[in-house]
Amino acid sequence: MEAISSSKLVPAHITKLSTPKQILSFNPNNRLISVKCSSSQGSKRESLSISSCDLTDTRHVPVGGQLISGSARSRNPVGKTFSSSGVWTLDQHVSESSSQVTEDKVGVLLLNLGGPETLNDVQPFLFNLFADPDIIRLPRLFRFLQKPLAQLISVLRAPKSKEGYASIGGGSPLRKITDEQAQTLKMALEAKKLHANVYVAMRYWYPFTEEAVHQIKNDGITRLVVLPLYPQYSISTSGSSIRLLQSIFQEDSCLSSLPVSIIQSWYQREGYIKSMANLIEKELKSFSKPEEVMIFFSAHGVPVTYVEDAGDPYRDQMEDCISLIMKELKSRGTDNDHTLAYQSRVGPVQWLKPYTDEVLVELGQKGVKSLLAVPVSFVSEHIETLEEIDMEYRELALESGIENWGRVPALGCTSSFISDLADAVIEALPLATAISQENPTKKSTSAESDTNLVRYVLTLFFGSAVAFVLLFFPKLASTFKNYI
Ligand SMILES: C=CC1=C(C)c2cc3[nH]c(cc4nc(cc5[nH]c(cc1n2)c(C)c5CCC(=O)O)C(CCC(=O)O)=C4C)c(C)c3C=C
Ligand SMILES: [Fe+2]
Repeated sequence: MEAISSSKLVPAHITKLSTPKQILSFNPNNRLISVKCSSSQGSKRESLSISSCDLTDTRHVPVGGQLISGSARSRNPVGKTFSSSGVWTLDQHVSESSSQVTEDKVGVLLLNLGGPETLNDVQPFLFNLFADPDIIRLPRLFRFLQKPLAQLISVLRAPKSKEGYASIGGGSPLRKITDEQAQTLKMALEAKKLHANVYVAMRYWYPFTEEAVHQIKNDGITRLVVLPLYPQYSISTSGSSIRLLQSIFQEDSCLSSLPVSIIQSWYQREGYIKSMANLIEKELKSFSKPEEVMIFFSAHGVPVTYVEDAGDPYRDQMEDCISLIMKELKSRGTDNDHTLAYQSRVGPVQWLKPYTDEVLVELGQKGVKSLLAVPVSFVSEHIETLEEIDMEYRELALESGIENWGRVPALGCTSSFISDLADAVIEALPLATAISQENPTKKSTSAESDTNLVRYVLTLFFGSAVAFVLLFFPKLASTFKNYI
């Protein structure tokens, strides 16, 4: 698991206290007021700010133990809980540590993409998606075009997207499935003796992130674990949601001191890998000659520039993830051929290769007869599994000479998987630190507000003008044709 303190939002490192002894203290109302830690190694001392929203002051207390960087490949690096009274004891990595927590009100925030619930929601949903600077990454100079472009592209793409959503029942199943995952995770945590409220925050549709955060505040949550429902980290998915969350928290003096632990990615967790291997093994058995089936991992793509220019770890994590799943399968005696390709590209730029549609055709031409598609970047059924893989790619594969087609279902509420997510939450809990820690909220001055207002008016004016031009000059608009 890659868990980092909330103030460090870079994707590629794990930051954790290596061998701390933590003693959490409480005020007479049983609210957490301080954390004392000492290291058995007696090494470097750090200062950690922990406070509760119920308290008026924020205390800085010494924290023992080294801050270390872990490898993204290390599996289950932190600890486990096993006591009903909320006493955590960490595993062999931190075997000398113990922490006591009483009456801490724990929240778990699940981050997800969100999807239109009806066909009327499709265009505004697409607007929200394309208005995200982590989805359409414009150079800083052209940022003022973000919203007009989002308006244009969403209007142009909506008819095609609507067709897709209509073919899977008229809307996205994402909200329903994510709510079920939240409920199942809550029960799994209860079973492991951790009482927690579980919230859902969608990035582009209801329930929006702002709503979930509002609820967290109303409920008086005093310790929060943030868990994106994407196994691998990408700037465009977990990154975007985490950045939004960070900006909401920094704007709010109470939230900015709430101890938060963010699990950035978790594709390498043993529970997830084993759950994926179970699903693949089960589905292979439905073929008449399982050993001849090509295991075809199809991951959601991202533009190449994300990886090559912006440092998105997504491709590396995806490749690592596939090799861990294949290693697990091999250890069980399943040694099929496998391949990885990227699906769902949108827009005129180059995306990660190879492309799923092209590879399917090539495999058919090479004489592959049996293929098992494995969606691997997302843990619920959604439009890209139900429509793109089950309909479009299946048809393409059969046309290309593949005779036997199968598809592994998304993990959904599979119990071994949800149980592993619960372990991830429990392990991340002691790492919670305030979001404000290294990044205090910057209040804008009135001069800045004036500048912002001028910038806003200019943006609105030029943005609308550009959108108008693009809308009424179809040749120019054809630059954006590939978004349709
Ligand atoms: C245009 C850029 C996009 C990037 C980059 C991108 C990355 C990305 N997305 C997912 C997961 C999902 N995306 C979904 C829908 C969706 N995504 C884009 C665009 C980008 N995604 C669009 C335009 C849409 C809308 C559907 C369509 O018109 O094609 C969904 C589906 C939600 C649902 O309603 O079922 C998911 C899930 C990942 C994992 C990812 C990068 C790793
Ligand atoms: Fe997407």
